[in-house]
Formats: sequence, C-alpha cells, structure tokens
Amino acid sequence: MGSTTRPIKIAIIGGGIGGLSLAAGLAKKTHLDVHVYESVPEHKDVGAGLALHLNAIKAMSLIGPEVRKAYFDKAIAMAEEEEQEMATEVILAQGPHAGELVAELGRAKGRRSVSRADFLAGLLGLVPQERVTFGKRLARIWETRDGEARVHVEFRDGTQAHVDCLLGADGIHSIVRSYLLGADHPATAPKNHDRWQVYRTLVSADEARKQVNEKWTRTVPILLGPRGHINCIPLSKGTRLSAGVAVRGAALGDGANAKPLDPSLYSDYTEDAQRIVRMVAKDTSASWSVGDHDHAPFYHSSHIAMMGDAAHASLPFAGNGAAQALEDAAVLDHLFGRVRQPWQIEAALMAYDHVRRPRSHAVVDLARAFGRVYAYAEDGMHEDPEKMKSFFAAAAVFTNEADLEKQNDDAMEMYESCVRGRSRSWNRNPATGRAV
Ligand SMILES: Cc1cc2nc3c(=O)[nH]c(=O)nc-3n(C[C@H](O)[C@H](O)[C@H](O)COP(=O)(O)OP(=O)(O)OC[C@H]3O[C@@H](n4cnc5c(N)ncnc54)[C@H](O)[C@@H]3O)c2cc1C
Repeated sequence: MGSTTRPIKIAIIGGGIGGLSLAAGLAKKTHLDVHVYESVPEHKDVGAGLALHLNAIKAMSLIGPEVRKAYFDKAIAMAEEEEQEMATEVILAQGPHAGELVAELGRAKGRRSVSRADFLAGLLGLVPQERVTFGKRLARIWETRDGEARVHVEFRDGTQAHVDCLLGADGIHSIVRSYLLGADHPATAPKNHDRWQVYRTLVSADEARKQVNEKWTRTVPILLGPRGHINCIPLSKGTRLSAGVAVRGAALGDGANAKPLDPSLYSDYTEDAQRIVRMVAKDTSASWSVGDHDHAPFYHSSHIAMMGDAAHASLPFAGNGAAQALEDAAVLDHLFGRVRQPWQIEAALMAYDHVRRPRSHAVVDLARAFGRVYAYAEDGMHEDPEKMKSFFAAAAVFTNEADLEKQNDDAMEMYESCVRGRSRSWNRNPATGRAV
C-alpha cells in the first residue's frame, strides 16, 4: 500500500463512445496519466446513427459540459423544423388492435440524432492527440504484484504497455471481458438467444416518400407485430430516412449470407407497415444478426475493469446501450477524480462495479423484454394495449429519468468507505462477485 506522487497510469482499451467519453474526463485530471488504445486505424463513417435518451445527456453533463457540447454540436434535428416536438411512437401494426398507439417514448422538442462517426470525432477532439493511439489491437493481458506497474498489455503489433489500471471499453467481443471472466465462461461471448435478425436501409427522404406514407418520413415510428417490428428514423434534418425490420426467431446470417426479407409474410400487417417492409426488402446489402451478453458475475478484478458494451452489451431495442456506456464513464470519471495512490484503484473499481452492474444488467434485461413485447411474445400483452402502455411508461422512467447524481454519490460513498477501511481485505467472493 505504498504512497506515490507520480501520476496513476491508466490504459483504456477501445476508443468508442465509452472509451473516448471516459478519456475526455480523465485527461483533464493532472494526477492521472491516461492513454486510449484503439484497434482500427481510424473511425469510418458507415452511416450509423444514434438517438440518445435523457440519461445519456445527463451522464455527458456529469463528465463535463464539453462532452455534452460535443454531442449537441454534432447532433442534428431529426425533423425539418429544428424545434418540432417529436417522440418515438410505438404502434400496433397487426392484430385486433392494429393502428393503436401504445407509447410515445422520449417526447421532446427538437429531438436529435447523431451520426456515430460525427459523435466519435467530437469526443476525440476532447482528448489530447498524444493520449490516443489508433491501430493498436489488444492481444494479451497479464498481471504482476511486484514493481510499479501491475497490469501489462501486449498489442497485436508486438508493442507493450505497463500500467496501474486497465479499463476495457473494447466492445461486445471484448478481450478484457474474456480475460476477466475466462474465455470459457458462459457469459463471455455474446449470444442471440431469441435469434434476432435486423434488416435496414438508408434512403433519401424524397425516394422514401415515393414508396411509403410520407408521415413516416417525418416521425419515429416503431410498428409492432409477431413476425418483426418495423422502425423509421429521419436523419439529417429530414433529408434521409433510415428504415429497418427486426425479426425474432429468424434464420440467422450476416450480409450476403442473410436470408432475404420476405414481404409476403407481412400481408396481415397494416398497409403502411407493409409498404415500409417492401422498401426495406429491396435493399439486400444491410442485414445482420444481433446479440447481447448474459450477465457477468463481476465487472472488475484487482486493477482491471470492463465498461460499456464490453461489460453489458444489450439488444438495440431499448435504445440505451450507448447511454449505459456513458453512465459507466460518468461514474468512473467521478471516482478517479479521488484516486491519488495505486492502492486506491481497487476501491474505485469495486465501487464502480457495485453501482453500475445491477443497473446495466437491468437495462440488458429490459432490452430483451422490449424485443419480446415488440414481437407480441410477452404473455397476452398485445391483446391488452393498456398493459403495453404501462410497460413502456415504467421502462422510460427507469432508463431515462434515473438520478445519475445519486448514482455517482452512491459510488463515491462506497469508495470512501473502502478507502477508510484500507486495512481490510478486498477479496471478491467468486460465486457472487461481491466484495467480502
Ligand atoms: C443498430 C444499433 C442501434 C443502436 N442505437 C442506439 C441508440 O439509439 N441509442 C443508444 O444509446 N445506443 C444504441 N445502440 C448501442 C450503442 O451503439 C452501443 O451500446 C455503444 O456504441 C457502446 O459503446 P462502447 O464504447 O462500449 O463500444 P463500441 O462502440 O463497440 O466501441 C468499442 C471500441 O473498441 C475497439 N476495439 C475492439 N476490440 C479492440 C481491441 N482488441 N483492441 C483495441 N480496441 C478494440 C473497437 O474498434 C471500438 O472502437 C445501438 C446499437 C446498434 C447495434
């Protein structure tokens, strides 16, 4: 438990939304020496978009106003009119209640979406250039107890880094997760329990208006039914439309290996929904299967932790995966503001695990439940739209309206209590993942 005045060395593996937002916060703290290692040579624009909910915005504000600004500088109003009020409208598209609106999620004035590539560029601009290295793919991790650095990493190019703390923000196929849980642990690899296959197309709004009811090019509908739910997101001030169909229980495949979307299976859906399906089915270029993580029994061990999709990848249906990565970053940023000595790292990671694991696991479960509800697979719910309305209302309160200041405070309280009891053993019970 020696003392030191040198900066604490932290390596973040992965420069996605989680890794870069955390680095933006940690790089401001002069008692820390943080470096991000990202595997790709550069982030490419693949046309992917994100719509962040209120909890994501709150988490960014907690890390710093400049992080929130990076988002708002890059995010573009979904609608043609900047201040138009908009919500994600969840509507039944099949069955006796077809056409009924069951939820309006995230209603807000001037609702925005952001190109993932633009948002990453904004976050990157907040991290000093010399603290990020692209083209570094983590290949190996090991730990030692003697000497200054405790955690060692080797990249695929053979170079190494030696640090006090390793934070894995390396996405759904995380090497850090595999190291922490073990490659053979049942929760290590992502799974697609419900066999979800997603089909998507990106078209100009002018083209979309020729093919589908033009009202769906101005709103954010999710049209539900048992053989897939359909959604549309206007992008870039209403000039482009992203439309997709997600099918549960599908034959799985990616890209050219995917089974084509068959519009004839949707003949009992509303006419509007069928027209969107036909438009999506024309584009055979973008289809993939999606998965999530079974719950990890712990997010940290000693001086290593995982965050974001590496820790709790979820199905995309609750629209909260990036938000959860940002919540992780907000808590870690808050805790590392206090860490002055290497021996305090474990207390910080334990406190992070303690507050973030239950909530992020609940979001993974919720995203699965969204999928079942969207597919009419949740017992009797589609027959009772009132039950559906209550489900969505409760989910929105849980995800979007969470008290994130309290989450940070709870983590800090646990950290302080661990540090005060510095003589206690910080071993973890391997069965429960909890500190003992
Ligand atoms: C179709 C779809 C739509 C979505 N829509 C939304 C939405 O609207 N709102 C929302 O909140 N969330 C949404 N999500 C979820 C969101 O995209 C993710 O939860 C979020 O990107 C997770 O961020 P991350 O930084 O943890 O991981 P990632 O974004 O996956 O970043 C991980 C980074 O690590 C790098 N990396 C991987 N392996 C290594 C290695 N070995 N060495 C070094 N670097 C490595 C990768 O190149 C990558 O840059 C959506 C997801 C999908 C699939």
